[in-house]
Amino acid sequence: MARGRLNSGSKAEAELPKAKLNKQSLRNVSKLLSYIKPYRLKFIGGLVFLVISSLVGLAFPGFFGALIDASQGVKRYGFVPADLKKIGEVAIVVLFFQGFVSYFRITWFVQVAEKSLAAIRRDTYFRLITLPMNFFANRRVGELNSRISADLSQIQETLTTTLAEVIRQVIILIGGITLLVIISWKLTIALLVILPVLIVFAIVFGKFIRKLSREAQDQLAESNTIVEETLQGIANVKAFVNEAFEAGRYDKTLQRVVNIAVRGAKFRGMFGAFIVFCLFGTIFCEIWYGSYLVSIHDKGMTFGQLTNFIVYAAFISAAMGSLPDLYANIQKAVGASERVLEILHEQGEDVSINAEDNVTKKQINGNLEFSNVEFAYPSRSEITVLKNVSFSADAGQKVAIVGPSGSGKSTMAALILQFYHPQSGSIKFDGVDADHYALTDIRNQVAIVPQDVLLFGGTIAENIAYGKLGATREEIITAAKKANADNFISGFPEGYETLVGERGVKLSGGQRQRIAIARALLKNPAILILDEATSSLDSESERLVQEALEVLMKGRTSIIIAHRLSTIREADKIIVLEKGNIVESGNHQELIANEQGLYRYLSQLQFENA
Ligand SMILES: Nc1ncnc2c1ncn2[C@@H]1O[C@H](COP(=O)(O)OP(=O)(O)OP(=O)(O)O)[C@@H](O)[C@H]1O
Repeated sequence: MARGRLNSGSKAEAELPKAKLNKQSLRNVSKLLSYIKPYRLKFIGGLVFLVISSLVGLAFPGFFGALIDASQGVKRYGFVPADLKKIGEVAIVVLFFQGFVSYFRITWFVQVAEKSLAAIRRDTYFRLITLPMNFFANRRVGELNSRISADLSQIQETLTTTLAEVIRQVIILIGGITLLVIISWKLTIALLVILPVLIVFAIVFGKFIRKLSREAQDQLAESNTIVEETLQGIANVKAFVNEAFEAGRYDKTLQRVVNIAVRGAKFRGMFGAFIVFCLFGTIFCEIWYGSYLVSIHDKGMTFGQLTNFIVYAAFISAAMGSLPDLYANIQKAVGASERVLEILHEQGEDVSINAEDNVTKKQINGNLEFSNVEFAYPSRSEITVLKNVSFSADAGQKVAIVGPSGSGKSTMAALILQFYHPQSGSIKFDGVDADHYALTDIRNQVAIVPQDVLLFGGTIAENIAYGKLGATREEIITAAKKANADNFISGFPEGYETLVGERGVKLSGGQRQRIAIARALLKNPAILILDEATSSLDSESERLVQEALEVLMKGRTSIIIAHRLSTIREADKIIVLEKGNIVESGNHQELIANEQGLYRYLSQLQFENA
């Protein structure tokens, strides 16, 4: 029987897919074992102690037999006198030793597993966050999350518990059967003929019952979804007077739950009857035959031996019963390891895990140039998103990019940030190709104020300091003041210590943007990308954000992805994109003068809508 968990990992998902165990998969997994290397002495020590404690555990029931025999005046072993007191003394010493060995086995295994798993977790997480954006385009966050949680917990469980259990159970199985044969080969043969058949039957039957109960759980989950949906959309339910409909829908799924559960109960009952009849029947027959052997004295066995036999028989039945589960656990762990290794083997971006390595080495003044940039997202390589795009922004200039939805504006921002690389053409900073800069040099000196500002769970101060991790409190407050954020922050009872994010206060769109502006101010970048929010703020909030943006843009190159053309009249240059091509560029006056131009058309459209 698998033991309780000894470690901190959360319960691994029962549904983790199993992998086939073969040479290749085991070779793959052995790569993860390199994480155990630094702790190999402890690991080997733990293994040795495990073998010792398993052997001692196996030998211990010998005392029961010896005690019973001694009580009847029969001396069992040459080295143990037929004296209850002496046997008791030896047993206490052995128990003490067993306790000592078990303590170190458990603590060492857990220490090795926790430390090496923490290293694997850290490496996986770090690799994950340094993988190129394209990697994330093809994967769901939930799937990646489960690599870090469920997959790694499964590996952890295997290292701390399953591995030890397999070794223990195999020792018990081999040692136990050997001892049984020594005690009575006749009884052993009888046992070994019946037991495996019963266990295989019980396992197959057990699996079938588990499948049924999973089906019932799935049904229950479905009915819970109805409750959730209905409660979330309660206003809709009421407005359409659909209470009866919803109740009926819920009732139907409940009925299905009951049907499956009742069907499962029948099989469960049969299983119970089988266990009672066959398993207990077998035990009874064994004891019956054993008692017969005891009764014929000289050719048979002693009471003590019969007791020993029964205890060992229980041991090996439990060991046999636990092996399939343990095997399935190892299969799951192998599958989990392969998935984790997949991430570890991915090529990450050139960002170091040490913050000191990521400091800016080459300064950028703010001159930016796209020349003949062609780009298609690697995940959709057949669609060219940017075609032959060329433009330049001098240091300190404001350049706006406008164009219909899907024309490629955000893609240009992604290219400036080096999230992707053009298939042809080049992007230059201060006249030098982006490839000649360290990736971190570019990202350190380019800041983005995105449309949708993501705030991390933490305080407002921490969120602002995300732009400059070592910022002092004064720097944070100064940035917030410049970003027109200090007023609303000071209005909260906890001020800068107010928690935001899931468990904190919910900030309005305009407030979040001002926090993002403060963040960018702290970062003090040479090049700024503003992805203007599409959803309009109320006019007061917009004024505050706009003012803050003006402060932020001062003295740096600003690339403004504009949705509302009214905000970019003052831009030094406006680039008009259409389906990935630059169709026009110039300042507002020049562009508006072109009667056939897209800019003029878009302006008119917005003016009319307004
Ligand atoms: N990660 C991605 N993978 C594949 N295709 C993408 C990806 N992101 C955007 N695209 C596609 O690239 C094209 C340009 O998208 P982009 O987001 O740059 O347009 P946009 O001008 O910023 O649009 P909007 O104004 O709606 O934000 C679109 O056809 C879009 O479907």
